[in-house]
Amino acid sequence: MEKEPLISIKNVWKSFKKNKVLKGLNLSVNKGESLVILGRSGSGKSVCIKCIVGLIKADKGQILVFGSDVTKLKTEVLNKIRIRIGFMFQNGALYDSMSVRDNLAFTLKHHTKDLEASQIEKQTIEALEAVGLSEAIDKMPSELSGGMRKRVGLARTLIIQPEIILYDEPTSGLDTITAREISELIVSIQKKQHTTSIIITHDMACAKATSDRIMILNEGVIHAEGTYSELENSNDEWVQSFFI
Ligand SMILES: Nc1ncnc2c1ncn2[C@@H]1O[C@H](COP(=O)(O)OP(=O)(O)OP(=O)(O)O)[C@@H](O)[C@H]1O
Repeated sequence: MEKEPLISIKNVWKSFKKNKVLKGLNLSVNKGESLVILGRSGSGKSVCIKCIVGLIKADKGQILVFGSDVTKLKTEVLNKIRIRIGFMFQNGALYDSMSVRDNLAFTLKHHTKDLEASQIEKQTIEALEAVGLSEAIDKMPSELSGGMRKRVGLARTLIIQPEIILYDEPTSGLDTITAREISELIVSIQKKQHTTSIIITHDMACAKATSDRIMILNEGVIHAEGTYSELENSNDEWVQSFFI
């Protein structure tokens, strides 16, 4: 793994009115690395990754992505960075009125202009194959189980061949076995495509399977950092409470 930060958050602050969420957050993710962020509900994990893609604007601080400070970029330049980043939302964020095929094709057409229909079809099939869901191509989102929705959401993230993938609770709401399958899929994508990832999760099995490194967010800053086994063996009782 190369030790080159692809994402670097420096002294970032974010409040919503009186609610101070990020209070001088620092974190970095190296190229090819998979970072898991843990933290209690409401601790600001989603806000943190939304700041990385500029969906939420930080009040203060620097957020370097591919070497550019996204807090300072104009929309056109920010969009050039965004198209290199995949964002897997909690619910898959599928368009309910479109079939799986159309959901994927729409994302691809929006991302890469002037693609031929045959190329779109090929990439759609490949993305669904990558998540083991080729048979669902003509289904509507309402016909999919929670696990299938997550897989289609992942296929839609992968179809743009992102260099960075941000996963917001990829296994939430799934049974243990399906959750494990999604975690295994994340690891296999990581290995095959050498993506750089941030994974937000409350699922410790997912954290264990997918992380090179874990950071635990508390009170707007990183409270602890290490590998899964380092943190599992931490003397800090609060850190240990995540591993029980
Ligand atoms: N757009 C917004 N407007 C106002 N407040 C917001 C907004 N987004 C997030 N917040 C607030 O910021 C805080 C952190 O929210 P965030 O979604 O980042 O938590 P989280 O750590 O991801 O929680 P969970 O694990 O429950 O998903 C919460 O108090 C939330 O209400």
